Amino acid sequence: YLLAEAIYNLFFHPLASFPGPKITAVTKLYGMYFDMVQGDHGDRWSRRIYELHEQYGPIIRIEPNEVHILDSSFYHNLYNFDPDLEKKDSHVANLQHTPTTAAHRRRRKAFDPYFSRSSIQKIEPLIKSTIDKLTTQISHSKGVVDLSFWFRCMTFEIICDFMLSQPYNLMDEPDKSSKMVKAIVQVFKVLKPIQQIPVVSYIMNNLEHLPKWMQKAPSDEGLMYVKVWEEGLKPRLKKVREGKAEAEDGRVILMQEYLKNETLPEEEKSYDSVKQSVLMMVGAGMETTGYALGMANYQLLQRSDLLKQVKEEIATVWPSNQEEIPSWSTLERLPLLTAILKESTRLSLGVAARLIRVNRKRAVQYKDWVIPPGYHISMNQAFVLYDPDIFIEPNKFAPERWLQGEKSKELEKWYVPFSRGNRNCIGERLAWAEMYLTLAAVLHRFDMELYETEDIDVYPVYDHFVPFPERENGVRVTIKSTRDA
Ligand code: HEM
Repeated sequence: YLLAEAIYNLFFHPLASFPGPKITAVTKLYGMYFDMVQGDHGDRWSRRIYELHEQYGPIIRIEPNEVHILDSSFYHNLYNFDPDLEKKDSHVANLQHTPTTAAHRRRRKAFDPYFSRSSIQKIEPLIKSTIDKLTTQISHSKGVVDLSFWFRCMTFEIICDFMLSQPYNLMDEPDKSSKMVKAIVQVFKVLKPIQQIPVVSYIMNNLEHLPKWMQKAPSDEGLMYVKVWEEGLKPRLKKVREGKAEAEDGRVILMQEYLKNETLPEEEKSYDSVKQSVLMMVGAGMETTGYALGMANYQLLQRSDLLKQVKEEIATVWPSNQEEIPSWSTLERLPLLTAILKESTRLSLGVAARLIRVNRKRAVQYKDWVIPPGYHISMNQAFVLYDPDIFIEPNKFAPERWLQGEKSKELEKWYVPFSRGNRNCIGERLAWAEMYLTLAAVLHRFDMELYETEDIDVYPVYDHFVPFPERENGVRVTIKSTRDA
């Protein structure tokens, strides 16, 4: 049977004529090998895809049923508002993995109002008070400070509080939190490859139902991750389900509102469905924004000219006698701060993995190639964000490229860390608010110096869906002076 399938895939399959190695035409296992085995934790598939393009051209067959395109000019043909461009089937039932446009629309409609600009402005007090806590903790820490760790704690805290209320107080116990953050990072590392094996993915999603010794089997981090759910998120969600959660300042509690939504069918509110959403949002909300903030600080601490300029720019809206962080809307009017955050989010990618689309109704044309309906088509936003024909010297941190008037406006088209179209990032505005407020607060309140941090601690190398750098020591700094709030 396997031989017959291989022969079919090679010679008679509708994608048989597409360029690429024979092995990827025959089996998914080649890609899975690079995803699972190669590299530190199996994470080199995206890089290998890039190498294959160098050999075979801009469109290649990377799996029996999938072609990948390396050509930035095609990006907007694939990531847009065309309802026929959908996601592939998935056994993970959360917003991000919803296959069809109709089902996704229904789910997204339930979340969208709470991620609008005005809704995020309403939770600004929560964001600011969490950042105040962050800077207080940083100023109290002795010796070397791992900013990457603290930023992740902060983003975790905000998304949990926003979704479920009941603060986690992660920053009060850094030793305990450090284990927890490591556990979540560990889950990122195994999640992408195991999601391809339905049975393993099923077990992972149901770890909480297994006996403790089995939960512990994969690693201590595995157990810790279960604890994050069992002891942290689950009891909070229980309270939300019972309608008993209360937010201090009367703001909305995202999951409570979601559960109250009468237009959603009951199965969308089931324990499992809501659990998937909560876990997904924690992962998406914590890592991406935390990583981008690490990138911004690393780059700035290497460019003293820019650092001085941006501090001066922040001072124009933040008088030295004012304690409170200026508002998000005030900070986003600062051109240099904005350019720095844009460049940091470009370099930190958001998502490192290829994003797969499928048109189940129509064929999709790329140049002379016609991809029949139902087959997977993917691109990788990393290859757009680091495309040397668009972003000259793509590895260089150059906020200046966003400050060139008309020329910069043209670049906007290729600014895609949050993806584009109907499946773009729902959390974009939350991320922007967090990034503006945090970067301004850290720069205003501290003078810092990098401590043994280099490019390999920061630049994206591994693809665990979200990117990870070569070395995971974090962006480490020493605090030279603190401005008393
Ligand atoms: C710098 C920060 C961030 C970047 C660069 C980023 C990037 C992205 C990208 C590229 C996608 C599309 C993924 C796909 O097509 O599978 C996405 C989706 C998503 N992001 Fe973000 N993200 C960021 C922050 C956040 C935050 C703070 C949240 C908090 C809730 C969040 C929640 C989500 C969700 C729920 C989706 C799925 C949306 C859907 O499918 O409708 N993200 N993000």
